[in-house]
Amino acid sequence: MSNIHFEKIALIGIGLIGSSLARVIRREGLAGSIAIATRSAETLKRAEELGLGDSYTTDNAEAVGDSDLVIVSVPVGSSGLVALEIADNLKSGAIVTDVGSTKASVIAQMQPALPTSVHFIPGHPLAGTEYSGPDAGFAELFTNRWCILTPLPETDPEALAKLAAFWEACGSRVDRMDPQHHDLVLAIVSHLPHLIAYNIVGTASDLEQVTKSEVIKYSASGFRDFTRLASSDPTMWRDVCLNNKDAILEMLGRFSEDLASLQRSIRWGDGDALFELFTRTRAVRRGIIEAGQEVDAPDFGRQAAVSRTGSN
Ligand SMILES: NC(=O)C1=CN([C@@H]2O[C@H](COP(=O)(O)OP(=O)(O)OC[C@H]3O[C@@H](n4cnc5c(N)ncnc54)[C@H](O)[C@@H]3O)[C@@H](O)[C@H]2O)C=CC1
Ligand SMILES: O=C(O)C(=O)Cc1ccc(O)cc1
Repeated sequence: MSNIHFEKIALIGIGLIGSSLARVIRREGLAGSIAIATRSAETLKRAEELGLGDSYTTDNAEAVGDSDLVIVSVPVGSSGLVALEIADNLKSGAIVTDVGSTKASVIAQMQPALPTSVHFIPGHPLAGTEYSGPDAGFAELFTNRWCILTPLPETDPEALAKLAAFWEACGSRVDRMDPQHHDLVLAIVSHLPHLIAYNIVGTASDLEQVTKSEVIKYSASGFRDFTRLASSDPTMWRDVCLNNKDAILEMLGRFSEDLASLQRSIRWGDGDALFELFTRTRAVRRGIIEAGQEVDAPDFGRQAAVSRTGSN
């Protein structure tokens, strides 16, 4: 029985997220054909070698011609440029979506550029790793992971239902959220943890003698978990910071106040305050486990995955 959700799907950007989509679309038979577009010829060549699609181009506008679903999977700072490039070639009635980690700024960049004849429905799969590029993707990435859709007031309910069904067919659980609320929630659960990781690893790397010896030798401890997050793609995270500035600054402000309070508890030997905090935070993780959410990133045998950095 056919499981086709869209006759032609265009994937703009074929890194971790775009290539994972290509793989799951192919595995589940969700499209009649997959058109792939990406900026660099080198990445495009790799996508072709991996057999991720049915057609390949470095011209974003060419890929979206005749497509029923267009998924933009590029760093959030580039989404406005992509929208401008594809606008004139979009099929009337097509659904255009994205996967960006921030939503209000993506909407502000893309919506004015897109024609009203298409359904623009922003989205964000809460699924990823510290790796990037077309080799890093895998079909199981979205399995049991949330995908948040942030429809606009004028979004057609039928198009929204179609996109939600597509993400469910990719293995995701779908939720809807207001874009501003999305940005605030993600600032605390995703953006701040990455910034804390970048900061602590940066602090350690400033202690030069330590970096060269003990940090690497003893990194089996808590530090190692931070280095995973802190090895995430620099372009992507630069763009997240610049495009969710207000919410991130709000959460960083709260974090700094709480850190100062923790510092004070240590300075004054306030064991009760430390014990109370550590008990409360332990309950948060237990709550996550009880709610049936995965607490550790699934590995899917990707230990050997190659991290592609630089221009892809
Ligand atoms: N990496 C992660 O864990 C997650 C990332 N996201 C979001 O997904 C989006 C893509 O991230 P990744 O796939 O991880 O990045 P990536 O670096 O692996 O891939 C990005 C792709 O976009 C292409 N690209 C860049 N500018 C372009 C342009 N102007 N036109 C066409 N292609 C262009 C690059 O060549 C590359 O193929 C980002 O917006 C990110 O915020 C969302 C969920 C998780
Ligand atoms: O690798 C991890 O732990 C992540 O948190 C991946 C991730 C990065 C960015 C997103 O917008 C969503 C998920």
